[in-house]
Amino acid sequence: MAATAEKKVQVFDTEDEVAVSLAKYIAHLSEKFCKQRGAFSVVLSGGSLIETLRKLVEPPYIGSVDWSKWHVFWLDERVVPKTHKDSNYKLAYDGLLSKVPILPGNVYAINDALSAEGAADDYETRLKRLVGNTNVLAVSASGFPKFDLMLLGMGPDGHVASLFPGHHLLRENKRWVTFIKDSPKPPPVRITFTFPVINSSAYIALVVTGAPQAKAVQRALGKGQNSDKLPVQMVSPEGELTWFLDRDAASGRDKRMFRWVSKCCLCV
Ligand SMILES: O=C(O)[C@H](O)[C@@H](O)[C@H](O)[C@H](O)COP(=O)(O)O
Repeated sequence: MAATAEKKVQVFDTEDEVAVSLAKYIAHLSEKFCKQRGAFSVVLSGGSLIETLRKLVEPPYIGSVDWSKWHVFWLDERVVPKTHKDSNYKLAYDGLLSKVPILPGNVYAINDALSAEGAADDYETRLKRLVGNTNVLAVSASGFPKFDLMLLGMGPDGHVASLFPGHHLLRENKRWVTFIKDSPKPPPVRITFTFPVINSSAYIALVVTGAPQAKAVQRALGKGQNSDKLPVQMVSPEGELTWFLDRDAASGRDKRMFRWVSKCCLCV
């Protein structure tokens, strides 16, 4: 039986406070894994997450984090050139990678010259080469890659990565990386990690800010029973899951949920 994930929920008054706490959390894990294994594998999402990482490129972290040991991957990527405005690589480069001394060879962007199918196959092949024969990527008991930290955003519909409600990709349980050509969130063509890979992660931070996400947060953290799970409700890592919420995202209509969540954050 899969280990039950330890779930922590932290609610902050503002997005800025989320950013401060998230930077501290990431710097702590970076130090932990760099000491333990001499490497730190971090997986990025797109969207507003990258902006919320801004405190990492400020003192003290800009000088204290051992960036040379970081290996950076993407949970999902749009199948566009890396210079395109829709590229998650470009978003991360502009907001983070261009500001810190991560080694270029340790940044694993997709091959943007390939089709969706080809880019997914290529990314999966490259990951398989990294598992086991280097200290970059551990492997979980189920044989899937075990990343140290995944940084997830969540859409208003409860999607994570490019895994959307009701999509057949939610049931993909063999492939590490797959592709979608009908993403309801533009652009339509993307590659994405699958849930077996997401849930093999040692640590997951679910970073959700803003009122548009409140309904999906309420459904994910509330006590109601829903037959069809949102993708975000399928995030249940073998390791530790921590929600980083601002008050707007945690302001679901159900005040009991909010009280429950705020009580939860006291237990953190
Ligand atoms: O490529 C993408 O679009 C992202 O990986 C996606 O999964 C994102 O994390 C959510 O859509 C939340 O985006 P926002 O934080 O901008 O709402």
